[in-house]
Formats: sequence, structure tokens, C-alpha cells
Amino acid sequence: MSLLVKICGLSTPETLETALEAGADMVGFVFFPPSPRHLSLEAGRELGRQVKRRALKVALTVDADDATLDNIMDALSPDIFQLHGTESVARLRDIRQRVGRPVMKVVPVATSADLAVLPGYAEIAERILFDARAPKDATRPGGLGAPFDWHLLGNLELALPYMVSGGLSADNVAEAVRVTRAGGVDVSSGVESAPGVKDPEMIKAFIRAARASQDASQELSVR
Ligand SMILES: O=C(O)c1ccccc1N[C@@H]1O[C@H](COP(=O)(O)O)[C@@H](O)[C@H]1O
Repeated sequence: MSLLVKICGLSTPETLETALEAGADMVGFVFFPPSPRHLSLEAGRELGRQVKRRALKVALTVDADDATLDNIMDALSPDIFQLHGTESVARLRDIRQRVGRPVMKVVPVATSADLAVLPGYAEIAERILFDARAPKDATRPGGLGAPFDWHLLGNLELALPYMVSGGLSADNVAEAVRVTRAGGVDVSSGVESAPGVKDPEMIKAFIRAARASQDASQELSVR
């Protein structure tokens, strides 16, 4: 299966176009006011129109209430919701039913104990995204450019598809895929020149490096 590449936190037509033309499978839009990548509903609507089915549109939310989810559905009509907060399994079930779209639950990782939540989420979510656990005093639960210890996923057996994020860049994405055996990768800070400012060359380099990592692992498996 081909590696899914998600570029998250896109906020301008130009960088969105770069990600789409470079072959991103998923493009992420952040709806979380404290984030430097936060989008208004109107900006989300415009960027969403630009995608024209060339990639899956992912709406990133953090403990969003029902009204916010409804507004995002109306503006962006996302293909997937990325739930990046402390949503419980029960809340996940409600959201899944309310939006009628697949959900990708983020599991923050710092130690192996963080993986204990997986069986509950796996009943509802279509996909899991493992991200570095943010420090307690962080202003947001992700998008901080910090990696976690990928070896914690080394022996993971999960029936669901999963992706990995947290401090990825063109330089380390191949190693992250090799260690975690993730089916997808997600990046935000690692393709930016400053928080919230996406860099077209870094986006292209990341997608190239992610694709090359897969070619390399396929080569190894036929030897
Ligand atoms: O991007 C943000 O600002 C953000 C805000 C709140 C929750 C998650 C956020 N981003 C996601 O965090 C991970 C890791 O990002 P990074 O590459 O380390 O910057 C990724 O899934 C982003 O989508």
C-alpha cells in the first residue's frame, strides 16, 4: 500500500496548490483559534473549493463543540475529521454520528502507557494518528515541531491504519516510517520557515523524501 502523505496547517492558496501539485494525499486545515495556522470558516471554504478532489480534505479540531463541527461541515465539507483534543470514546462516537465522516483520532505519545487508550478508540475511529504529547504548559496540543520516541510503536499491532506525526521533516521522515511502519505521515512545522508560514520548497522536499522512503523499503522487501 502506498504511503499516505498529509501536509497540515495550509492557509494560503499558493502553498495549498504546491502541496496538491507535489502529490499530497491529504491536506489539513486547522480550526483551532490559538494556533498560528487557524483558519476562519470563510478561508476554509475558499481553500476547500480549491482542492477539487485532488486530495482528501482533513479538518483538524481540538475538543470542538457541536456547533463548530456543524459550521466546519458546512464550510469545508471535509473528507476526514482529525480530532486532536482530549475527546473521549463516547464523544468520538457522537462526533462520528453527527458528522457522518471518517474520524482520525490523535493519540499523544510520550511513554508506552499512552497506547493503553487504543482499544477504545479503535472501536470508533477509522484511523489513528500518533503525535508527540505536548508539554503541559503548551498553548496547543500539536503543531509544535517536536518528535516522540518512534520506537514506542516498534511492536505495535493495530488492526486500524495509522499515521505518525510530530517533528517530522524531509530529513527524518524516512527513519520515522522505517521504525514505526506507519501507513502515513503528517507534517506541519517541518515544512515552515516560521510558525504558520509554509515554505513551498520544504513542502516539495518533504513529499519527495516521504515517497523515496517508500521506494527504498519496497526495494528492500523484494531482495
Ligand atoms: O498545527 C497546529 O497548530 C496544531 C494545533 C493544534 C493541534 C494540532 C496541530 N497540528 C498537528 O500537530 C501534528 C504535529 O505537527 P508538527 O509537524 O510537529 O508541527 C500534526 O498532526 C499537525 O497536524
